[in-house]
Amino acid sequence: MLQIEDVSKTYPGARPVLQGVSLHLDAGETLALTGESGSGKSTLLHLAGALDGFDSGEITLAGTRLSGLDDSGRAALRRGCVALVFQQFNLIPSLTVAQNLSFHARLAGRQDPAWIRDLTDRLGLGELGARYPEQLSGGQQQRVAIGRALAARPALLLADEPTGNLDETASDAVMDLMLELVRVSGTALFLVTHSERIAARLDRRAHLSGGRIA
Ligand SMILES: Nc1ncnc2c1ncn2[C@@H]1O[C@H](COP(=O)(O)OP(=O)(O)OP(=O)(O)O)[C@@H](O)[C@H]1O
Repeated sequence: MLQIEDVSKTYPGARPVLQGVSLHLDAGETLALTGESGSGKSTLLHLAGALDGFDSGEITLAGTRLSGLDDSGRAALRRGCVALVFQQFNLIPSLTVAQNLSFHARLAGRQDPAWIRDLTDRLGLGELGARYPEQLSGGQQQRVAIGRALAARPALLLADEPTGNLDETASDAVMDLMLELVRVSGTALFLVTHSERIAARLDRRAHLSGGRIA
């Protein structure tokens, strides 16, 4: 469902970040991307999620070639099949947990109340629906962010250091839930991490070094 072929990317005025990167991800598969700080992991994740353009090569996401799309074409494709989870939880502070959870699914016009109830239960958020993000722990906030990301059943979940702000216990609990939920919803997961322990839990791993997959 995601094919990255010989992709290169240089930010204006800087040296090349990606130099001929190739990578693929099948439907429902989980892939960990590791690499030193500054090696281009977040850049590659953004390209995979149609968040930014690239200089050469091709990325095919859910059957659509990204090289031919402008900003609005990329935005439409993202709405259709991609969700993101970041290290900073990025919840909307003025919305309750329940409202945050259904926010993206509502925007995408793909609300499925039974699935959102199931997600809420599996994430252990049932009691917290009326709270606001500032009233939650970091682990609870990231569980809401994962639920919000998966509420519209995206084909691809992109996660950039999703447990980077959590201690080991909360990190393990969040990873357990994320891996269970992507399996249940048939979502492919492309996850950037510095943790060998987390990388080892995913189906496959790729390492970025010197602008290439090593
Ligand atoms: N918008 C941008 N404009 C210019 N340079 C950028 C931009 N975003 C990233 N870079 C540069 O591209 C390189 C790769 O950055 P990127 O964030 O992809 O690395 P990373 O492997 O995710 O790093 P980290 O593990 O520290 O988060 C870095 O040298 C960074 O400074």
